[in-house]
Amino acid sequence: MMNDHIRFDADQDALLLLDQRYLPLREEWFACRNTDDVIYALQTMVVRGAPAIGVTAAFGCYLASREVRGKTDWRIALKELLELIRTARPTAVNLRWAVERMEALWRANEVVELDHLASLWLDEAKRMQLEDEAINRAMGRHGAELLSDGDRVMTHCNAGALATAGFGTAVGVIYAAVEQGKRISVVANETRPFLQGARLTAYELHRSGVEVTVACDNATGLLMKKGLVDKVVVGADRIAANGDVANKIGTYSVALLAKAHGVPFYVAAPMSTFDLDCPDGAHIPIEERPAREVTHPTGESQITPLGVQVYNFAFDVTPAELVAGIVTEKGVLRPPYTEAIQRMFGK
Ligand SMILES: CSC[C@H]1O[C@H](OP(=O)(O)O)[C@H](O)[C@@H]1O
Repeated sequence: MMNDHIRFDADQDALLLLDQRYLPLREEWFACRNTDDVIYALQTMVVRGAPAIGVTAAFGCYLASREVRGKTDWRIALKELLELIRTARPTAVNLRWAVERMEALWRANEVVELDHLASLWLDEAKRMQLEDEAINRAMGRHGAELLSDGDRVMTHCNAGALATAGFGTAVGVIYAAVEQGKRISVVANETRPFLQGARLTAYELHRSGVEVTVACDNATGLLMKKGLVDKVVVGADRIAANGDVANKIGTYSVALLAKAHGVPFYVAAPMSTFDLDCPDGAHIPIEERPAREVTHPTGESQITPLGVQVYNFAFDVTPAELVAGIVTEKGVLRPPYTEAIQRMFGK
């Protein structure tokens, strides 16, 4: 499975991103050479997926440190650039977590010169990238125990290798189950309007030899009623202290239908996706994205009459009571989640 879609190129001193806007039709690379490039890549979803945008933000902090070279007030300028990176997208907490991790390293080495700080940050970003794949593999092993041989597993959006530094979270659970010899087939919801499922999940599963069937988002109820879905595993962008889960728009509907049909609904997410400062899902900021993503799904022709309003909420919140278990690198959390999350963080 993929783990080379985020590459730091030392010769170019640039971060190279496999441009997920054009997959699966063509593989193009987008080069980030400064903070503007990183923010553009995050906001236009050249790179997307909570852990992937966290790793990208970490390399973005390094690029920001290169950008302020020669400035007498480089510390002020650098803090301003980091704030722009931190706020590039509002929902996935991994973005904030990654920037705060780099800021903590800076505070611990506040006497160093800018070039030394840049070197520390580059090493930390590379470390974060390697850590993320290892965390996902650990999460996959825990989550694979929840899947049985022959399961048909639905997933929503893309929580695979492309949404992380490698291996994936929800799709990583599927990869791990397949590695254990379990025959798993996947129902990948297309996930309008950006089509992460139809374009990205199907792309990476098909390349990995895992059986995958793409389904329209509005088919979930019928598929479950027909008994074509045994389990659901999705990713997350932010998990509140009480276990409420923000994830791609449509996840809440899948969870409600899973409840109605007795299908276990699981979430897979690393500890970096939990926000203990956020008491519940009502406090999670929900990103609203450009209407053009809805009106021009292929980027070409308009499918909606000019002047018609569009809703394009990019995420929704699934209440904790609809979640059968939260798979993390430390194991599977079970309700009551407030206490389980506190224990996992040693609080
Ligand atoms: C492994 S996190 C993946 C998570 O991120 C996606 O959102 P986006 O594609 O907008 O970055 C989606 O919510 C996935 O579940």
